[in-house]
Amino acid sequence: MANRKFIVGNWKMNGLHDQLSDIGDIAAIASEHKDIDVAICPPTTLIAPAAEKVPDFMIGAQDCHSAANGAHTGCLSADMIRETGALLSILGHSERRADQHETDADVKAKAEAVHAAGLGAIICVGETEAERDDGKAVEVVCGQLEGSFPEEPSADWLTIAYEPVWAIGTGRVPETSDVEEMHAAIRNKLGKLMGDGADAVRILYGGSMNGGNAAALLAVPNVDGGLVGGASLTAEKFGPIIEAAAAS
Ligand SMILES: O=C(CO)COP(=O)(O)O
Repeated sequence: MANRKFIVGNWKMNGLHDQLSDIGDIAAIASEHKDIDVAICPPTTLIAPAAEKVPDFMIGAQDCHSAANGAHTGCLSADMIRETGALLSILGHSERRADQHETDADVKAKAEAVHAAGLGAIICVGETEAERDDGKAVEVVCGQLEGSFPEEPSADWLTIAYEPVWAIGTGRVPETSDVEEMHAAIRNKLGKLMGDGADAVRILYGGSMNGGNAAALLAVPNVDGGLVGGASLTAEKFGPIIEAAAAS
């Protein structure tokens, strides 16, 4: 049985208070499609006001520290994130793996902290262009998945996002056959890592998804949704992706 589609907007470091109206507009479109799940992960500063503005809509964070508290200047714990009104957190995005030197072990610890706080987690994995050119894409991604994988996985709280690094923000999208191969490899790896229940874990595709290519990407076997950056910032751009997911 196909999983419910899940469309998540990652606003990255974009959005001031003025853009709350966009979240309101996006939530209104999402509310017309009860058969799919939609979330926006705005910058931390907008989580509480967004959760207050659209209480029935899913708001998430983009990162979370693995510790419950302590001397970690500038960081937020999972409990703090939950208290702001977020219901989930993106973890291990390639921009953080690169810029903040996050390791698979860091991502695993963060996933466990998020789960302990009662939040959902979206663990991101993806190969660089050089790794794909070397024919190592599947090996790299499955290795990241294994290293980042929490001890008590369950589809109730865990989602995986496959985001080829070279497709993020570039307008370049892999061939659907490559997306199919990778998502099948991730599904297979999930089966080895968690046995029963692996089929229910949603695997999102991310990287230059937009209103024009969403339907084709979402039709690929084992693509259970999308993690969308640039095209999630306005209802005008994100709406067609939500509609494509609802129609798929
Ligand atoms: O990194 C992404 C989502 O997490 C994808 O970003 P773009 O959709 O802007 O390529």
